[in-house]
Amino acid sequence: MYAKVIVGLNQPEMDKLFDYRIPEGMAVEIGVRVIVPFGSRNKKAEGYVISLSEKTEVPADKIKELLEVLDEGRPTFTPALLDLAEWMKERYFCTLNQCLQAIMPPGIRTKSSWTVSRKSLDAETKLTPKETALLALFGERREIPLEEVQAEFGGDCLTFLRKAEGKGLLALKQELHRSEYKNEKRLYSLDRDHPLLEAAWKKAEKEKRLEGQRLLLEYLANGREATAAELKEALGITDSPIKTLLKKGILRERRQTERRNVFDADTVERTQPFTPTAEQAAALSALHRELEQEEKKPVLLHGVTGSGKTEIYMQIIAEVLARGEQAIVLVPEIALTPLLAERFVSRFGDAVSVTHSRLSMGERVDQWKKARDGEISVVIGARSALFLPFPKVGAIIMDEAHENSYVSDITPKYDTKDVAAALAKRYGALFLMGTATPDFISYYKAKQGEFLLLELKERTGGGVLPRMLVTDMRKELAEGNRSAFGRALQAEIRRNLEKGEQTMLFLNRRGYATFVSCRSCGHVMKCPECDLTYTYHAKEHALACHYCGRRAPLPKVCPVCGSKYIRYFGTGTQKIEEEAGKLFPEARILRMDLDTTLTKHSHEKILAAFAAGEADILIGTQMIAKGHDYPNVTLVGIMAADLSLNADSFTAAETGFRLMLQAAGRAGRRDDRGRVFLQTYQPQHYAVQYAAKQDYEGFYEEEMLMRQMMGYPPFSAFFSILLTGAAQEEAAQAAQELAERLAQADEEEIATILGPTALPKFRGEYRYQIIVKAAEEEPLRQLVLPTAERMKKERNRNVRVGLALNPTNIV
Ligand SMILES: Nc1ncnc2c1ncn2[C@@H]1O[C@H](COP(=O)(O)OP(=O)(O)OP(=O)(O)O)[C@@H](O)[C@H]1O
Ligand SMILES: [Zn+2]
Ligand SMILES: [Zn+2]
Repeated sequence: MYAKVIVGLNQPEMDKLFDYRIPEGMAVEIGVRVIVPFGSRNKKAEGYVISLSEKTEVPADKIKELLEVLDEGRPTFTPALLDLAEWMKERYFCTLNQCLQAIMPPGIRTKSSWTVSRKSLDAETKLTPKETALLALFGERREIPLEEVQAEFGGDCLTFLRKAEGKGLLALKQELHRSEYKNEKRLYSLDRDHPLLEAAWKKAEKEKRLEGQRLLLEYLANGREATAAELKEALGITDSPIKTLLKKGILRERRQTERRNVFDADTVERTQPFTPTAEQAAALSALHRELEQEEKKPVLLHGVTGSGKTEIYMQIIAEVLARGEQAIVLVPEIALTPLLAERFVSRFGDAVSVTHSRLSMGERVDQWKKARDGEISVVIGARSALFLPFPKVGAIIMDEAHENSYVSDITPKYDTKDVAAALAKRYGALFLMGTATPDFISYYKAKQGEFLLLELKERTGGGVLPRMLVTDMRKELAEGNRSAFGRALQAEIRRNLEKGEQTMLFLNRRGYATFVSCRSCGHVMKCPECDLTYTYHAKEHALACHYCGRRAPLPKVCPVCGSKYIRYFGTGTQKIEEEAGKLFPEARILRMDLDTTLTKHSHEKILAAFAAGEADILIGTQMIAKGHDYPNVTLVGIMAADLSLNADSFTAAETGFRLMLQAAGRAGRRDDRGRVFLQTYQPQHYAVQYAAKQDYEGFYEEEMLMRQMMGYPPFSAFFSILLTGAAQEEAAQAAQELAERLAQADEEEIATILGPTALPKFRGEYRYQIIVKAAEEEPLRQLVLPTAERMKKERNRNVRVGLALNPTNIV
C-alpha cells in the first residue's frame, strides 16, 4: 500500500502529493499526521496522508517509506475537513499545506531544528576565509544552532554549509520536536507485594536520615496514589526519597493523562426551553423545514437585539443533538464570555465546551480531542471552532454574523462565513447566521434568494427601542465647547449618576487618527476618483487613497469653508476616560480597550464588574457593543460616530451604521428609559440620519444605490493583490511587473487595474498593492489567478504575492 502525502513544508514547489510506501504492519488511515523522509538527504518532516493507493508511479528503488504515524494513528483531518481544505486552496489561492495548517490546532505541528557541529580537522586542510570565519563562530563549542550561522552569514548560507560539510569540516543535524500538549500526571503508589518492602520499612524506621522514606511509606501504605508535588507538600520531603524508592521498585509510577475542562458544567443551573413567541415559532418552523432538506440553503436570521435569537439557536441545537449529530456555535472572539457559554451549558450541560485563543494551547488541543472522540457535541468558539474534527455536524450557527473579526488575518485569509457555508455543505448541515445588523453583502444575497431570510422584529419582553439623539459637534465647537462630550450628553450623564443608572460610552478604534477632517464644517478629505476617505500618512504629512493610489498634500485650510481647524481625527479611549474623570469626578469609571484587556480574563473581569454595578460609566471600543445585557444601562454615548464612517473602505458607511445600531441596542433594553447620543461632525451623513431613525431597510436601500453607482461589491468584484518584501526596489519592481502583465492578459478589457500603490511599511517590510476590479467575479478570477500564480512561481522568495477577493478592509 502507498500513502499520498502533503509534506508540511511551506514552499510553493512542495504543493503536490508525494507517494510513500507504508511499511509492513504500520496502520495508516486517511487524514493522519505522519513523519516522512524527504529530499536527497532524507531530512525528516511532518506530512499529512491525503489518500491511500494500491499502486504508485514512483519506481521501486526511488520510493521511500513512511517513518512514523502520529497521534496514535487517529486522523487529524476528517473526510469533511480534507475536502474543505481542497476547497479553501482553490478559493483562497494558497497551498494545500497552508489550508491544512489553518485547519489543525495551532501548535501541534512537529517542529524541526538544525544544528551544525564541528569536526576535527587535520593539519592539511586548507580553509577559505569564509570557512575560517565560520569555524571562529564556534568558539569553544562543538555544536551551534543553524540560526546562529544564518544570522551571521545570511539566510541562504545553506549551499556554503553543504560544501563545508562535503569537505568534512562540519556536519548538519536535524532534530524533530513533538508538541503533544498532554496533560500528564505521574502518580506514585506503593508496590505492596515488593520483596524488599519489609526490609526497607524496617531500615527507614531505624535510621534517622531515612525519615523521608519512612514518611513516604507510611503515607502510601493504605494504597493511596499521589503526585510528587502532592507528596512533597503533604510530607515536607524532598525528591530524593521518592527517587530512591522508585529505583528500588518499591514505588510504582503511573502516568495518567487528563483532558482539561475549560468549563465547570456542574456549577451552572439547568434551564428549560422557553415557549417560543409567535415570531420565534415561525422562524423555528422554517428552520425545521430546512433541516429536513437534503440540499440546505444557508439561513440569515435578522433579529433585532433581544428578539430571542439565542433561544432559537438552542432549540435548533436540541434537535440536532437528538439526531445524534453535533453543533458548532461561532461567536466573535471578543463576545465569547462565560456568560454566553453559560447559557448553552445551562441547556446542554457537559455536552458543551468552548474554545478560543485565550485558552492555553494544551486546553485547546484537549477540546479538539474531545470533539474527535465524541466526548462533547456542542462547541462554542471563535472561528477556529469550525475545524474541530466532529464526526457528523448537523448545524453550524454563526452569531453576530456581521462581524469583521470573522475574517482571518493570516494566510489563507479566509472569510469564516464562506468557509462555514462550504463546510456545512460537506456535512449536509444547516448553516444559520444570526445578527441584528446583517452585513449588506449577506443581506443582498438573502434578498436575491441565495440565503433563506428570517426576520424577528420584536423584542421578546416587548421592550421598546431607545430614543436616538444626534449631537452636532460642529455646533458645540462653534459655541465654545471643545470637549469630546456634547453638552446634552454631559447633562444626561449627570442625571444618570444622580439616579444610580449606568452609562456606556463607545469609541470606535478602527481608522484611529487616520483621516483628516474639518472641525468647523465637518468636511472629510476624500479621493475625488473613488469617493473614499483619504488616509493620512503621518511620515510624509500627506493624504493617500488606498484604493487608487492617488496622493494629495495636506490642505492648510478647509476647501469647503476655509476654516483652519483642519486636523486628523482621532481620540482614544484613554483621552475620553481622562476627560470623563475631570467632568464627573464623583463617577466610578471603567475602561475597556485593547490595552486594558491584554491579560487572560481581564476582559471578562471588567464586564463582570460593570454588570455587578461596580462602576457608573464603562468606556470602550466596539468590543463592549456585543451581546451583553445590562438592565441598568439606560444611556449610551457614541462619542465620535465619524471615526467609523470615514474608514478608508467601501464598507465604511455600512460599518459605521451597524456600529451605531449595535451600540444603541445596549441602552434601555427593558423599559423606555433608554437614550442614545450620536455625536458627530457630519449630522447630515445618510448613515447618521438612518441610524437616528433606526431604519436598517432605509439605509440598506440607499447604500445599495450608492454602491451600484460607484461599482462596489456586490455590484462588482475586485482583487486586492499585495506584494511584500524586505527590499523596496525588488518589491516595487515586482508590483510594477505584475500590474503590466495583468494589463496585457486582459485582452477583452474586462478589468480596471489600479496601482501599484505603496502602502505604509508593515513589520519592517515594504508593501505594494494592486487593485483589479471587474463587473463579475468569475471572469476576474480567470484573469488574475493564472497571472498571479505564474508570478509567484517565477519570482524568487524575496517578494511574496498575496491575494484577497473583495476584502472589506482594503488594506
Ligand atoms: N420565547 C421566549 N419567552 C420568554 N423569554 C424569552 C424567549 N426567548 C428569549 N427570551 C429571553 O429574552 C431575552 C433576549 O433573548 P436572546 O438573548 O435570545 O435574544 P438575542 O436576539 O439573542 O439578543 P442579542 O441580540 O442581544 O444577542 C433573554 O433574556 C431570553 O432569555
Ligand atoms: Zn470646513
Ligand atoms: Zn482613489
